[in-house]
Amino acid sequence: MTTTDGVDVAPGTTGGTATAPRTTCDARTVPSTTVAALAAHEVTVSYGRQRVLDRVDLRVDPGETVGLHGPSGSGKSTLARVLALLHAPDAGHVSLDGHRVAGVRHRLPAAVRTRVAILFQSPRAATDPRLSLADIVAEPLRATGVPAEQARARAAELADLVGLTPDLLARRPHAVSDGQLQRACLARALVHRPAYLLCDEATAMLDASTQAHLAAVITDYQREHGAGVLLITHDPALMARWATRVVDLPPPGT
Ligand SMILES: Nc1ncnc2c1ncn2[C@@H]1O[C@H](COP(=O)(O)OP(=O)(O)OP(=O)(O)O)[C@@H](O)[C@H]1O
Repeated sequence: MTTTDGVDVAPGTTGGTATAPRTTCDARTVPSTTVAALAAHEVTVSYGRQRVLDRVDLRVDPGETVGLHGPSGSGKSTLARVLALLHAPDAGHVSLDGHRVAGVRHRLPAAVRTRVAILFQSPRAATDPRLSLADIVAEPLRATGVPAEQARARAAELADLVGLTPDLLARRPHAVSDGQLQRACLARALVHRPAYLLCDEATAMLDASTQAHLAAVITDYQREHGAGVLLITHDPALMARWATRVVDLPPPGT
């Protein structure tokens, strides 16, 4: 097992598989053997005595959109947070492009953690109310030491992509709509050009036109960069339109 900066070569993650066709299957049986992928391997998570995920395997290949489906409380958001390298599983591990990830959040090198981005349902819970939207978008760049001028230019480019005008960029969260704030969160998520984007009910509280616009930005990004997307949604139409395959999590307690 070779150790590089914060990542180990994961056993059982060599060899390649093509992007799978649309299938619905038990998440615990999905094979997880590919080099270029973001994958959960036998991931188990409990909160206190409640086991939420029990030896779950899930793989997202570059360029594909994997839908994650399951009843409320089945652990979809928990699994997304594990894959986003925000929450350490109690057992099992995450691999990133064939390397076992050892650690979460800032314990990981920036080059590892910035390969995965997550977009949550509530932009208000995910943003600092004291920052302008421009600062919210540029925040991850500043956190990784990108020079201010370069960060501003990249943030402006992304703001344009998601449809935020300079007037909106100067405002703070309390002075914009949820849709406008979620646009800023999407720009922030893309700012490091992640290889994998996890969307956890990211468009659920948006009106139809904002939802369509953000979905178009993400699919364009995905096409241009070959990014893998994990899509969590309770909207069957969105799932059917976007997901190339769907993985089911079993109901809680089964
Ligand atoms: N930080 C936490 N502390 C304690 N319990 C938690 C925590 N986060 C989630 N849970 C519990 O874990 C279970 C799974 O939650 P999770 O949000 O992952 O499910 P979900 O499938 O995304 O649900 P939904 O579709 O309703 O969003 C739930 O019973 C939830 O109450």
